[in-house]
Amino acid sequence: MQTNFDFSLPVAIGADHAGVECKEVLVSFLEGRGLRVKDLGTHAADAVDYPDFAHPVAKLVDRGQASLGILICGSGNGVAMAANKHQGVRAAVCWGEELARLARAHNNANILCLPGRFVDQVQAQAITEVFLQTPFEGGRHVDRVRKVVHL
Ligand SMILES: O=C(CO)[C@H](O)[C@H](O)[C@H](O)COP(=O)(O)O
Repeated sequence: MQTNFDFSLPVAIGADHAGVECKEVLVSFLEGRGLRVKDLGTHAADAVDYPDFAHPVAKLVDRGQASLGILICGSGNGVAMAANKHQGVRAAVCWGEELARLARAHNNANILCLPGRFVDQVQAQAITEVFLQTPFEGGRHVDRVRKVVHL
């Protein structure tokens, strides 16, 4: 089981109108770290439907065409629900650094879902940094993650 992200692939990112400002900040943050980013929108503050952005990001992660995904909506819940419909996706809502660490270390999460209306831009970057840097711990978590994936 892969424990680290393959950063030769792009990071896929998407948001609805409640997350678009945060997304723009994170795109710059990721590019500043030398990562390739595939920005799937939205690109404006006009109201849109979060599944229209969550599914394309999830598809890229599921098909192994992105190293990981980042999705932002108002609460983080809508994008996570949509993304988790995809077989190979483990999307986790994280509103703090420790939650991001646990989502990676214990759950091998491959999509970070941020609540854009409940974290500021500094927090969003800090949470993203932890998510990027934390490897899956393996060990006792391997079978648990397998049981999540295989019904
Ligand atoms: O938070 C969400 C549900 O999990 C959505 O992503 C939206 O951001 C939210 O529902 C948008 O609310 P609005 O009142 O239509 O701006």
